[in-house]
Amino acid sequence: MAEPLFQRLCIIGLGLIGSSLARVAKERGGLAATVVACDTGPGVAARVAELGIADVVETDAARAVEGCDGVILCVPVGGFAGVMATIAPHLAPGAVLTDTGSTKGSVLRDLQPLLPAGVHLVPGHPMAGTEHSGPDAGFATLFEGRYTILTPPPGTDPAAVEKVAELWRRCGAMLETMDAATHDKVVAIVSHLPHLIAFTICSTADDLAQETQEQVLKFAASGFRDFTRIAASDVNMWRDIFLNNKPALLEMLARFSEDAQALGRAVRWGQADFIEDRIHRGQKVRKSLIALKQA
Ligand SMILES: NC(=O)C1=CN([C@@H]2O[C@H](COP(=O)(O)OP(=O)(O)OC[C@H]3O[C@@H](n4cnc5c(N)ncnc54)[C@H](O)[C@@H]3O)[C@@H](O)[C@H]2O)C=CC1
Ligand SMILES: O=C(O)C(=O)Cc1ccc(O)cc1
Repeated sequence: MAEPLFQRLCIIGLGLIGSSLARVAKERGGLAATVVACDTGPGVAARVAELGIADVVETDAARAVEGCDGVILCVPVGGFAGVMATIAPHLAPGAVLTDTGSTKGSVLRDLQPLLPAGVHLVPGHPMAGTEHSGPDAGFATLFEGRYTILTPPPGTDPAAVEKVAELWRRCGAMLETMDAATHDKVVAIVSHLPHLIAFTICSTADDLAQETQEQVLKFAASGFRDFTRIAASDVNMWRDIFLNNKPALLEMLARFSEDAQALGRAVRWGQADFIEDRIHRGQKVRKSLIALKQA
């Protein structure tokens, strides 16, 4: 088995993502000699101890990071500033600090100002997940064949970047590096806007059901069902994502609204060619995803 990448790795937040990382460490080895899990959620630390997916379980983040050469934040992005204020004075010199947050501009904003000298910050975002959350939702194969995007700020120690990249390779992930602003635009269109649309379409259907006193949902075909899977996602996590990727999400929403209006106009005026073109483009995008084996 490969030498462990970290001697003592602290995972803060043991929900879907953090507990999946802990499971990779436990089931496959190679990530860390010792895994420290820290979670302040009601009952989560006890559940993590019961699951046996970490060597040490803590509820105090300051104590949890003591003596760790690697720390990974896996809490909702709205919690990053608070966690950083707690852990910053306790981070070991030379430690690598990384994360899995879905927004990266906000991570730099919240973590960089408090970063102690000699601690290396390498933000990351696994483009893998499900609509489920909590320590029971995780699984060791979650990151396999999926991209993780790293957004190291200019001047980051290349050895620290390589260490985080290797962590994700050992989880089976593929890697891409980009700046935080580009990341936030890319995920706004491929992840955050689809969730915004899913939450909205479910609310609209629910309003209609109330107005018509009809059980609209019993007629839901598979298209609507696909939206409901996405719309079942965690409230805290998605509230935080929307609030922390505001400019990029609003820009993509404006572009989407314009394009949706154009299709609506084509429907109103019976412009079959325009409608067909949009459907063809949908088919093209689906085929490209299947070719990339990401569908
Ligand atoms: N769910 C998904 O599909 C994906 C989520 N992400 C990102 O990864 C991060 C974690 O997401 P999930 O694992 O899905 O969330 P989750 O809701 O399943 O788990 C979050 C955990 O953090 C704990 N927590 C919250 N505040 C804390 C604090 N101050 N100190 C210690 N523990 C705290 C909660 O008790 C919970 O157990 C988020 O930033 C999210 O945006 C990234 C990729 C995919
Ligand atoms: O379940 C889904 O459809 C997802 O889109 C999972 C997901 C959620 C948040 C992320 O930042 C990345 C991936």
